[in-house]
Amino acid sequence: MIADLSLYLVTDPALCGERGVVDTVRHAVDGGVRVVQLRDKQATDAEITAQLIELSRAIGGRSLLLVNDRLDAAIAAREAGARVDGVHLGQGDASVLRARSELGPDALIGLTANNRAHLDAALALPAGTVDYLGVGVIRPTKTKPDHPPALGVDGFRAFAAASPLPCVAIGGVGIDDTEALRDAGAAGLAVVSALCAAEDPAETAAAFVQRWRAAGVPRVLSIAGSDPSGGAGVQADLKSIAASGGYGMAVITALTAQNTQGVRAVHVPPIDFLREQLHAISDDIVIDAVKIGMLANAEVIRTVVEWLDAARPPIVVVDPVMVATSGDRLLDAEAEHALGALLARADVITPNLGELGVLVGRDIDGWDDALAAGAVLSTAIGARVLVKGGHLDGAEAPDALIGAGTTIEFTDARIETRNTHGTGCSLSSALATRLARGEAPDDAVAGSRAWLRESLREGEALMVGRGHGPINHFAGLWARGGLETRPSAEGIATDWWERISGIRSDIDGLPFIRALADGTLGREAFVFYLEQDALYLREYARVLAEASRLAPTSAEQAFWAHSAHGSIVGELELHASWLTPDAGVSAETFAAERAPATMAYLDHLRATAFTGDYAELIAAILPCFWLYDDLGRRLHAGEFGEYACDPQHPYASWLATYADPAFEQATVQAIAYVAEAAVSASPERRSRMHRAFEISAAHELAFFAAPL
Ligand SMILES: Cc1ncc(COP(=O)(O)OP(=O)(O)O)c(N)n1
Ligand SMILES: Cc1ncsc1CCOP(=O)(O)O
Ligand SMILES: [Mg+2]
Repeated sequence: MIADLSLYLVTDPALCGERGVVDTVRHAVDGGVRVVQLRDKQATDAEITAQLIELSRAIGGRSLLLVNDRLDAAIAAREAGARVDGVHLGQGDASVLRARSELGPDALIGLTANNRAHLDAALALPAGTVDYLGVGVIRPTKTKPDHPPALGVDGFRAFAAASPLPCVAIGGVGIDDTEALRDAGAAGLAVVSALCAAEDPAETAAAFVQRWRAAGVPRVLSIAGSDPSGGAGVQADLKSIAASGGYGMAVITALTAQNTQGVRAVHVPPIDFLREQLHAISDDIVIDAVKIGMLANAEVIRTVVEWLDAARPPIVVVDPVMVATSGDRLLDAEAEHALGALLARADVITPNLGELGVLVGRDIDGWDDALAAGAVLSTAIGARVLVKGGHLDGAEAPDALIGAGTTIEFTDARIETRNTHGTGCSLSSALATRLARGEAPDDAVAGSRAWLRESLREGEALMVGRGHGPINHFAGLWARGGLETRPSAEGIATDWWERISGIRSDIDGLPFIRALADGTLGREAFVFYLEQDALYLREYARVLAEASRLAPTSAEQAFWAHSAHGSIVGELELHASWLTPDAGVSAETFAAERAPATMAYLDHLRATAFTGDYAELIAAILPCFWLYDDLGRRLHAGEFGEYACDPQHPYASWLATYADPAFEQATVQAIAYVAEAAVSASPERRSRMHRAFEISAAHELAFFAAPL
């Protein structure tokens, strides 16, 4: 096992004061110290042996335990049953060769090195004799009065750059040195007074750990099954880890033959091979977090638990893959039982509602019941539980982080998509990575959820498979990194408007528009237009109502319903204000035939509504908003001659209705809904949307051309 040297406590009895060394160590390990070195120049070997035995009990395997210099005391403590992982030796201390010989190949042996000569001597030793170097002092320190000349951070950087062995920085190191020393190549920070003299060693250690994590790229190991379709399993984990700022690694517990439509076969390699994979990683790479997914059977689970106890990764997130999206149980009874030991070693578990039910032994009945069950489970396993409400019905998709005496709920509008394959794997891997980057649990959950949502929104555009497709793990990064694979909403709106510029200039040039603008439009032609507009608006209102029915969110549902109401009111207004006997219009207006242009336009809208495709329908609806708003505002602004703005204009009050600010706002909103739907649509669907939009624009031209 390679040692995690990130936060390394060297004890000093004087600095530990009344609290004493053992309690100081206990609290510091609680806070995240990964290596403890007992250092006491005055104590006898027997006293050191006794302290090692006591420290071994206090640490309980949660950290490595070394002793400074006293090799014989270490051997004696081991013989007494204490877990002593190794020694740290100075240039003038016991021989590292003897230490390696006495303590064996798995012991952790460190050597002090302050200069080039020390480094050369260390590198001249047989390979594997020394595991790391203690390099300092970074700055002068009273803790070791006979310290060598200070190296400073730059001196440390030069030393580390020349050393193939991991170097921990020591001597005057405080928490504000964390980022600089990690950047300088430190494998860890060795501190004495910063922790021994701390008022709260646990809190101080946790602060060191948070700063250390935030200053580096976390090395995150996924232990899960393989999904060749790339949407779930280790494939999804690696993408999620990378997308969340980590370096992903993967040990494969099982091979599945699956795609977006289901699992065809599962192959579990020999258990020794799983063990080999696990140790190949932990013998060479410091692991900052582990995410555990599919563990096919009890033997696999036990093997992973055994490795966890040996490797002791600082963060363990378990996605208890037990219940498939279909509801099928994925583990047999023996495996479900063995899972208990794994959960006891987790920091966070992320069950869906089906898995939560299995873990608490009952069906979950709604969200409140899920919160209650999550609290029971969190207490039982001593870990946080991220209860995922994605399988609930309804417009909201809640999650809750339960543990450490708190329940933090998160909720957003559900994203309607079939592409949900691998969301559980992806969320838990993103969470593990964010925790390993030093984010607080609630921030890590919030950030992971936000990332998952932008990935969900973009999944359909990947067009992967005919079943439940994957999310796009890199959607946000591609968009922000200029790898624009999809236009922005603004880009689509601009593009579509530009692509009907010919239609728009044709409308501007129509005799009807020209005559309307300069007031020469005959009454008969105007009344004909109004009659057709009234006939159109009545049917247009039905199409808008259909858009409201199909709308995916309540906000869009309300918008299109309000627009349908406005269309009916507009049509009634036309009757009340214009289509009256005074206006020379008979009451039999609706006996009037729909002009071919009106009929064709309405047939197009109704045919599009019949497809049931919300995005395509609102694209067909949009030109009526957009072209009227644009034309009306330009007419009203005098672009077709100042007379169009003159209150004396024969059609002044009609012209005014199409410069209405409320209609302009409605148009802006309609454009936004269509553009957003187009962004998240597949290329094929976006093409159908644009076609429906263009055909409606052409019908608008024909509609304006009909009267003259
Ligand atoms: C990690 C680490 N580095 C250096 C030391 C210094 O050890 P010490 O015995 O105090 O001084 P030397 O004898 O090594 O010069 C250490 N204890 N730990
Ligand atoms: C043991 C040791 N070796 C080099 S400096 C030192 C003491 C470091 O103490 P502090 O972290 O309080 O500066
Ligand atoms: Mg020494």
